[in-house]
Amino acid sequence: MTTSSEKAFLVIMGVAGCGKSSLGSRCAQALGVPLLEGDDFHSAQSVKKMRSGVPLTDADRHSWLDVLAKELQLRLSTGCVLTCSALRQRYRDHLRQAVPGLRFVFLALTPAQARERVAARPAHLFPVSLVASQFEALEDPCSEPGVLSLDATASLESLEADVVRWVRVGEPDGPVEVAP
Ligand SMILES: Nc1ncnc2c1ncn2[C@@H]1O[C@H](COP(=O)(O)OP(=O)(O)OP(=O)(O)O)[C@@H](O)[C@H]1O
Ligand SMILES: O=C(O)[C@H](O)[C@@H](O)[C@H](O)[C@H](O)CO
Repeated sequence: MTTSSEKAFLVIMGVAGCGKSSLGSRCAQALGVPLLEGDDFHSAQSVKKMRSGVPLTDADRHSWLDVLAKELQLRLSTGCVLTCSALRQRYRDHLRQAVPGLRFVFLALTPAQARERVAARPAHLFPVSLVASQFEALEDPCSEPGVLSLDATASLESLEADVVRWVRVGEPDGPVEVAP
């Protein structure tokens, strides 16, 4: 349970287009903690790769996660909501090392739904051709502790309410599934 003296520390995770930024900004505001946009911390080289349709490698993501881990540690006294794809378990563990007990909200959607959303924002750095590679990298976090799995196609209002309730009211042991 998160008490008023204990600040919320959350990562909103999932593949490109799942709604991390949209939900992250709402949750940060609702929980009264700063928002960290993970995409703002990719190296110029990684951004160039994604723009040209080349998926990031573990090595690309390792240096990015190092930066994000440091940014999380700078916010230990305030808490924060971080948006970060965090596709593999080892990436999530990297962030957990920075903030023990860090929680993850997983926005789940199908490849077709992700493609549709990414295709609808052509000016964005992430091309639709890379969506399949996101699902190839994705390791389902649901068996890990401190994970809330939500249907990314639910309304932002209901997703925000689910997250705030989870943070404020607490969680049973293990992952929590909330129906849309
Ligand atoms: N719950 C939702 N219902 C309907 N549309 C949504 C929802 N969440 C996000 N969207 C829309 O889906 C698109 C992708 O959302 P958003 O940019 O928040 O995703 P993201 O995971 O941060 O993407 P990326 O990591 O690629 O930047 C946007 O057009 C957004 O308006
Ligand atoms: O791990 C990754 O491959 C990246 O973080 C991507 O998920 C993008 O940054 C993001 O989705 C951009 O739209």
